[in-house]
Amino acid sequence: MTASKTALSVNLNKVALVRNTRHLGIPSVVRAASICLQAGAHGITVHPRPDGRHIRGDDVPALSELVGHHAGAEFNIEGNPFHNLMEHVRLLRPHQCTFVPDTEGQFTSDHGWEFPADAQRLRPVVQEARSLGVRVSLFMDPRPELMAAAREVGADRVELYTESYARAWGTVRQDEVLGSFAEAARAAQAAGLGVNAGHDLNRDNLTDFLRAVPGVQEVSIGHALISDALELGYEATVKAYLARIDAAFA
Ligand SMILES: CC(=O)[C@@H](O)[C@H](O)COP(=O)(O)O
Ligand SMILES: NCC(=O)COP(=O)(O)O
Repeated sequence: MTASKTALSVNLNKVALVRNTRHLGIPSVVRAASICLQAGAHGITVHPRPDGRHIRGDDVPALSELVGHHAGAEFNIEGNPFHNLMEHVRLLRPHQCTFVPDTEGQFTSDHGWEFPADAQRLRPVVQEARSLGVRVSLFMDPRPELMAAAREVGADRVELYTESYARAWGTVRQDEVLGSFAEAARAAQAAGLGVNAGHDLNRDNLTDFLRAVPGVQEVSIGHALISDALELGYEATVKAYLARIDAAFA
């Protein structure tokens, strides 16, 4: 049976970051989402951080509505469920929510959940999101020993935090680090979890990752993809990333 291809979810945080530097409403995150979906992206991801540095509260319903007009496309909202994420989940019931253990002012996401430390407080919010029909993904470091505990709190998927891979790509450590991600993915799948991945993935490192790590269902990519789009445009950039995914399955 051929492995199903990895879905591409475009993270629009950095479009909002530029937009917020003037009171003109451009670049539009909704227009960016529309062009990316029309170009073949499988979904849109946003991370409405409490400080509103990029994606803001009223962006989320507008994007949710737009994604709803694209059959088969998914909306993924990321955030800390103990901060402001759950208000968006309750109101909009996105296809997926990704729980990320960031502090309110954190520079960027840089670690996953800890088990057993986080299990007790995560369980009820995971159950609430799932009761609303929302798939729950937990942002996790690539640590195989934590995957069964992630499943035990009720998560549907984990998102492997790929910054350590991005840092190792192109160095002598690349294969060793890829091996650790493949082991973490297999441990997650053995526990009954789906596997997503994200953070610092780009046009150069994406194919190698997907070739080495089995069964990745979705990659969410923002910073590098939007940076590329500044040069190539949204449509050509999305198609370039889809081609990198195709190459991993060729
Ligand atoms: C969870 C993660 O790795 C990213 O999705 C996150 O959204 C990055 O946040 P910034 O775009 O604010 O760096
Ligand atoms: N979950 C990862 C994501 O949505 C985007 O991360 P990045 O590509 O901006 O590093």
